[in-house]
Amino acid sequence: MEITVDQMYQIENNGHAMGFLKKFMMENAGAAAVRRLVEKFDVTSKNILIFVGMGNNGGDGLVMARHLSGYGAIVTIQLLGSPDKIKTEESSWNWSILKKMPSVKLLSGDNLHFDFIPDVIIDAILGTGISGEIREPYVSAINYINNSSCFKFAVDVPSGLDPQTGETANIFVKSDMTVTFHKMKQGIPKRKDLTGELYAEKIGIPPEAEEGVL
Ligand SMILES: NC(=O)C1=CN([C@@H]2O[C@H](COP(=O)(O)OP(=O)(O)OC[C@H]3O[C@@H](n4cnc5c(N)ncnc54)[C@H](O)[C@@H]3O)[C@@H](O)[C@H]2O)[C@@H](O)CC1
Ligand SMILES: [K+]
Repeated sequence: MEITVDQMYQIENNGHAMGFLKKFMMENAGAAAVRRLVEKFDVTSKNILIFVGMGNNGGDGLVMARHLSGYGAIVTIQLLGSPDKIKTEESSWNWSILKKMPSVKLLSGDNLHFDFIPDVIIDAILGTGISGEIREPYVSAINYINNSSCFKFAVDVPSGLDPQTGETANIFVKSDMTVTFHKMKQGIPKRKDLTGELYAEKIGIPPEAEEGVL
């Protein structure tokens, strides 16, 4: 069953109100995404570059960084803004954990020059919160991703694709694999050319959180 983006936010809020906090959803989302990635790709000693936006899509990417480090990957995060401008509590919380993990390299701002060639790029720039035309520094990050020939993994939805309508913004990521969360959003499967292999993974939200929504 496919759901709307509005329904997803209502279900998320209901689950949170039940005590299944958004940070737990984020943890499960990042963990589920990493499970799909490592099934596909041996990440041991591989260079993984994660572009992280300032909302909760970025937060999922931060969780992935921690898990991937545990799998022996060499992880670099490029936060697309300043750490003090991270928009949500759960994402900030994950950033603060990573600050205690020298195994993950943390970069921030809009300088997109790296001293390595990534084996995998993770797009955790924009998810269901997208609105309007893509702005900098996200545009440059999406260009960087699309100009790279490595394996590309999109968190929830390729950035720049509207998960409700399936329409694309001025610029958008073309990925090899996409993992969305809880249930498929209506617009995503319309653009399999942008998602690559597409999965919807459960993230522990109680089915009761759907009551009155679906
Ligand atoms: N809904 C849920 O149940 C869950 C959502 N999670 C993640 O949270 C994401 C949604 O998080 P958010 O609501 O914080 O939204 P996003 O992280 O998708 O993005 C919102 C931020 O991006 C900025 N933005 C929006 N449009 C932009 C544009 N065109 N150019 C530049 N910046 C733009 C906004 O200022 C906003 O702060 C989902 O996609 C998913 O990855 C997960 O953590 C698990 C649970
Ligand atoms: K994304």
